Amino acid sequence: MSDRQHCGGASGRFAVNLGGFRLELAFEVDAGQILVLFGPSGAGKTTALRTIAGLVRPDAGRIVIAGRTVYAEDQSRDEPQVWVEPHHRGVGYVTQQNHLFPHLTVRQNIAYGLKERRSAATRQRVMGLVERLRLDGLEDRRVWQLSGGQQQRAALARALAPSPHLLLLDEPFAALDMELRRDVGSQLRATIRQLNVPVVLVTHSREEALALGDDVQIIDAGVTVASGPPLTALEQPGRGRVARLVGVENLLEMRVTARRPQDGTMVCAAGEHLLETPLADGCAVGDPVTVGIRASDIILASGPLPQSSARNTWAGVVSAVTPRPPGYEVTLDCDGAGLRCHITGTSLEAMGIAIGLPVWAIFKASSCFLLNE
Ligand SMILES: Nc1ncnc2c1ncn2[C@@H]1O[C@H](COP(=O)(O)OP(=O)(O)OP(=O)(O)O)[C@@H](O)[C@H]1O
Repeated sequence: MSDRQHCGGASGRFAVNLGGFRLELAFEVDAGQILVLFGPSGAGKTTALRTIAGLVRPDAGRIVIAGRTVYAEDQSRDEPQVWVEPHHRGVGYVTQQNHLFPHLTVRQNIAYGLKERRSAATRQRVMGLVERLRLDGLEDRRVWQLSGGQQQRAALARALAPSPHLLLLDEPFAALDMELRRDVGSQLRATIRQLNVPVVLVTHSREEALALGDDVQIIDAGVTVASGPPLTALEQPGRGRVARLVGVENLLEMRVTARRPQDGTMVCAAGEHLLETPLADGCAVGDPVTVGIRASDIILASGPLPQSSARNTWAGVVSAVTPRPPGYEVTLDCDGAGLRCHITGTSLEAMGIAIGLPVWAIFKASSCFLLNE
């Protein structure tokens, strides 16, 4: 299928006021890349997509899609305003409610937005998308004869059929279970790379943002509080507010007790608990710090490791075990300090993890990061 587009990316900077809510957003996404907008409920993510699509009119700013300005307004300058209607922006939009037409087949749904529905080119385009999104054999089914994952794939195919210059996805996989999400997500990623379409994806799911995003923008209360590659923005977010938004499982209030520039580390303490962390330039002995540790960076062991490069070993007792598909979250009570750790079902079984069991939590200094509020 030679339908790779050369559509360039999309970018913009705008301010929107909706009743008492104000959103200020600057974004940029290249062709074939996925920009993830991540944030809590009510942050303004859907408003951002609706504004880019032309369904909400900003107060001021500029939006450019594939090199064409689709919106421009600046009251302080004497420039003509630009407003391109939503249906002329070349934007595909898929939401959790896929809005497929129930009375049409998969094939007819995909072809719906194309001008000449019966032409050979349309047939070829539809079949190419059917293949790409693994809908083969389902072309003649009606929407109600499809599973949730198949419906979302059909909705993606329909949005991609008219060769949009930009694809906007608002939690398109939220209703799917974890395994299907991964499956449809990886097909989406491969497809948009092949077609070279830029995508702005809204999600609440950190896993989805990490798996699909080329860049992540974390939005809270209408402003971007962090942005960058997913691993940096979501895994070691570095700022208190952002860390809380992205759900860093362990945040420990401590005090710096020693600095070891020769090792590039420092020691922090809270009561009896000591922790070795990376050295932070701006921290002096005695300063209060909040230390973040991801639950997935902690190793559980049935005894302290006698020789290990990991600098931190805490003894604790299991105080809670909660399923967290595909694994479990184990909470340890380490002499009054709670530590949340993620492990697989196999490890849980092999170690006989149960409430009351004494275990050791082991983690490297480099897994600890400081949050400067
Ligand atoms: N048409 C509207 N008029 C007035 N306020 C609105 C309108 N649309 C959205 N809002 C408000 O704007 C804020 C942001 O809403 P938005 O739907 O963009 O958030 P979100 O980040 O997408 O949230 P969620 O993840 O729950 O979908 C909310 O406080 C919402 O109530």
